[in-house]
Amino acid sequence: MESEEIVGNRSIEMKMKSRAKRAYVTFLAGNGDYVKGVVGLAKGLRKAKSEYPLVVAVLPDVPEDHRKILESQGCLVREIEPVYPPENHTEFAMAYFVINYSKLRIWKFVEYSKMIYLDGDIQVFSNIDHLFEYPDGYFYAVMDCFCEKTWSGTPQYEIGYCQQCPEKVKWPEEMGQPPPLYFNAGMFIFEPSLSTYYSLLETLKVTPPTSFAEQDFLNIFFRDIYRAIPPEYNLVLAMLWRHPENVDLDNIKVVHYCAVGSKPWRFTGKEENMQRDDIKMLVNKWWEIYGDESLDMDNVCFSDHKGKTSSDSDSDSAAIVKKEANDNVVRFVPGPSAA
Ligand SMILES: O=c1ccn([C@@H]2O[C@H](COP(=O)(O)OP(=O)(O)O[C@H]3O[C@H](CO)[C@H](O)[C@H](O)[C@H]3O)[C@@H](O)[C@H]2O)c(=O)[nH]1
Ligand SMILES: O[C@H]1[C@H](O)[C@@H](O)[C@H](O)[C@@H](O)[C@H]1O
Ligand SMILES: [Mn+2]
Repeated sequence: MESEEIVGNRSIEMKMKSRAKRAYVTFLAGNGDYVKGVVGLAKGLRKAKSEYPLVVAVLPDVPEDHRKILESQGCLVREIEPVYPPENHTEFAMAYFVINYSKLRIWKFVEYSKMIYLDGDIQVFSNIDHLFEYPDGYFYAVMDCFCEKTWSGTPQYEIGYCQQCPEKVKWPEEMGQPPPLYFNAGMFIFEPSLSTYYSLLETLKVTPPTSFAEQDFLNIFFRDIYRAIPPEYNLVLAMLWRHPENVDLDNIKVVHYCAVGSKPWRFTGKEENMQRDDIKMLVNKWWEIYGDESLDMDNVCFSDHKGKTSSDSDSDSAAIVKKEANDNVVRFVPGPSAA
């Protein structure tokens, strides 16, 4: 018979092992400005004292200096090959959505047993590590909203039906069953697995692309094991004006700057709804994190995990980010509107 102490130690050991196999993951493509979003996200996770590293799945077209910046912020950069959908003449809701099929590669990161995917235009304002404790075997994500113009052309948009308030405009009986719950694919909790990965790629080969690209695809693929989690884990900004009754702004943990004109690093305040006080407050909060030098990897003392310490050249790249952040944060300090 093993002593209680041995059994106890083993269970601690197992817990530690499964912790080591967890990570956040985001996706980066191109040489544009989304790298700023990812830097902001890395710093936000650090501010929230997340225990797990941030892996950045990068396409080959992400330039070396951007990769260096990410490494200097403690990110684990992993190159992935692009994934293309089968040929088709679909118009995506946004032309660039086609690159998001490459996100499917993250199912191949099997050195991790569980991961939380976050878009680069997401910011984490409080610790969400507890989401890793959700039971295995499901796909967790937040329900989307169908009310913005990006949804025009869909039956939901045309009749004014939204799953966020299914009683307001009811799904007409003559249209059959209402559509199954649909998640926003900017944030989700999943388990990397080679069999799932190959099945995703095989299924994609016979799935014609549709307007929301891999988001539509993932919704269909994981339909049976999808479980909705509360909106505070992925606040799709349009919820603020479309379904304010479903939002508790004081309790928001994760903000997704996906509404048109809301990317903080490009914010001008000119687009529709961008002059709202809540939007300006959330954009400012993003800049506070991005511009906070104390959150830079090389200014934070780590006791237990992740990333490498910066080399000289890393620090050069980091200095560029810092300088830019300082310039911008001045523009967005609370006070009169920046726009
Ligand atoms: O030039 C780009 C464009 C996008 N991205 C990455 O791709 C992600 C998705 O792009 P957006 O965040 O701009 O897209 P939305 O949030 O508007 O789109 C939503 O629908 C998309 C459909 O393809 C995806 O599912 C996405 O995750 C989901 O949040 C970005 O966060 C970023 O991580 C880049 O790296 N570079
Ligand atoms: O509902 C959201 C929203 O309309 C975003 O603007 C769009 O980019 C997302 O793909 C969608 O899920
Ligand atoms: Mn996004």
